[in-house]
Amino acid sequence: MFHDLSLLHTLPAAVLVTQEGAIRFANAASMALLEAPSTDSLIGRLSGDFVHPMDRVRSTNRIQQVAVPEQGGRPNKSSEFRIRTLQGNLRMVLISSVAVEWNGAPAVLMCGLDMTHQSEIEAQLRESEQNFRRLFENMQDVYYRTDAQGIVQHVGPGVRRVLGYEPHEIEGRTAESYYPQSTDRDAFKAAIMEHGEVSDFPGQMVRRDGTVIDISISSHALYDHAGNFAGVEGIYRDVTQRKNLERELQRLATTDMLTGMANRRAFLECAESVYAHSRSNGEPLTLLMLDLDHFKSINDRFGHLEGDRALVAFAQAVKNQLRASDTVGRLGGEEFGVLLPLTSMDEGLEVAKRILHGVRALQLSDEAGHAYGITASLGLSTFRQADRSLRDMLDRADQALYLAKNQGRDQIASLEPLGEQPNRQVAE
Ligand SMILES: Nc1nc2c(ncn2[C@@H]2O[C@H](COP(=O)(O)OP(=O)(O)OP(=O)(O)O)[C@@H](O)[C@H]2O)c(=O)[nH]1
Repeated sequence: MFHDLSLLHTLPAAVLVTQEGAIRFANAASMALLEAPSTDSLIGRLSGDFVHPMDRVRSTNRIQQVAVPEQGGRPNKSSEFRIRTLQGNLRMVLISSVAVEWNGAPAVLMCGLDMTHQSEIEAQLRESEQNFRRLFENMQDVYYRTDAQGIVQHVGPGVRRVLGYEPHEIEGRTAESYYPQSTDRDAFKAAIMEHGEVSDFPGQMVRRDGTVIDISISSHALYDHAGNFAGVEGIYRDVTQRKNLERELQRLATTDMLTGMANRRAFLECAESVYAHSRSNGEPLTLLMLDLDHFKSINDRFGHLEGDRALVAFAQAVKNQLRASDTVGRLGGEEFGVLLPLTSMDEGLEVAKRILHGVRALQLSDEAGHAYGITASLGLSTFRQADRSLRDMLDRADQALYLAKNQGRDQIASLEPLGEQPNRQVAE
């Protein structure tokens, strides 16, 4: 055996032959691997001396086992060992051994491949995998993937925090189950099918405990090799806090802080859409403009704070006479607007009278106990076919209010004929 040892020397794998543990032959690659300056520095030494102490027992056992008859002269399965070179460097070597005969006596031939570089790459891969895992586990967003039928194939661990479910409880179910409104899901589906992707798409989801949260989804469609829709992949995040903040900002921007009513901008915005709806449906619509009488004198007599309280009481007295479908807002100062949809002039007049009476009936007193009352003037206008816009109704109500003030206050006026006489004041 091994008549031509030069062949072994040319092998890129390290080859050692040992007898009773001592090295009898070392090829060029094994010298390079063990950083041996010459063959002599290896011959006669115990191969086990080069094995890391932690791996030594395993190494010895494996070498003994290759010689047992059951092994049948086959090499054992390769396994990794830590090897220390003559220079003291550590190497990771993949070694396989086989029982051979060397100079007529039993020997073991070991073949080793230097895996140090490989192991380093693996360690780096492991580390980057661990980093990725950590990132994935701690991600604020929930990663998800569904198939073409909307069944969740995979969902990230972030779902525990966001929805309160374990990933396995969600996987295998349709994503629809977590949408409180099917319209949300339908809108999302339509957008994905149309554009292939969506970014920051708004929606809502129900948590395990039943609470509804606002979410934002960024996803893209998946397609199979044939170009068929195969599902959706993306992330969603809990944006409830942000949405609450936005809602609060919206509320602040549209509400009059003193009375809690819609402010001028919000009132006019809402009135525009009510007007458009009434106009296109041919429905009656009545508008009231209200203004507190001699309000300046209340401020002057009782102070600004008491003036504020009177405004709040007035606003409440107005609201008390309205339906939920009516629109009311503070247009500024002590002037208010009320839009009454599906309300004819006569019906509107009845509401206006009730408001007038309600305001008169208010019994107010300042902090010192001085009692006082308030009255208001109301201007009324109704929708006319010839109107070009809401502005026309607003202008007529404004002029009517001016009329009511001029005619002595505490009354209702309109440019429309109220009762039998045109522009009649109504002060009941
Ligand atoms: N306390 C208080 N006063 C306000 C507020 N907004 C406006 N005003 C006061 O309301 C008063 C309105 O005065 P005027 O426009 O002269 O009207 P008026 O005194 O009500 O008289 P007529 O409307 O002609 O009956 C002013 O003195 C404003 O300072 C407010 O939010 N709080």
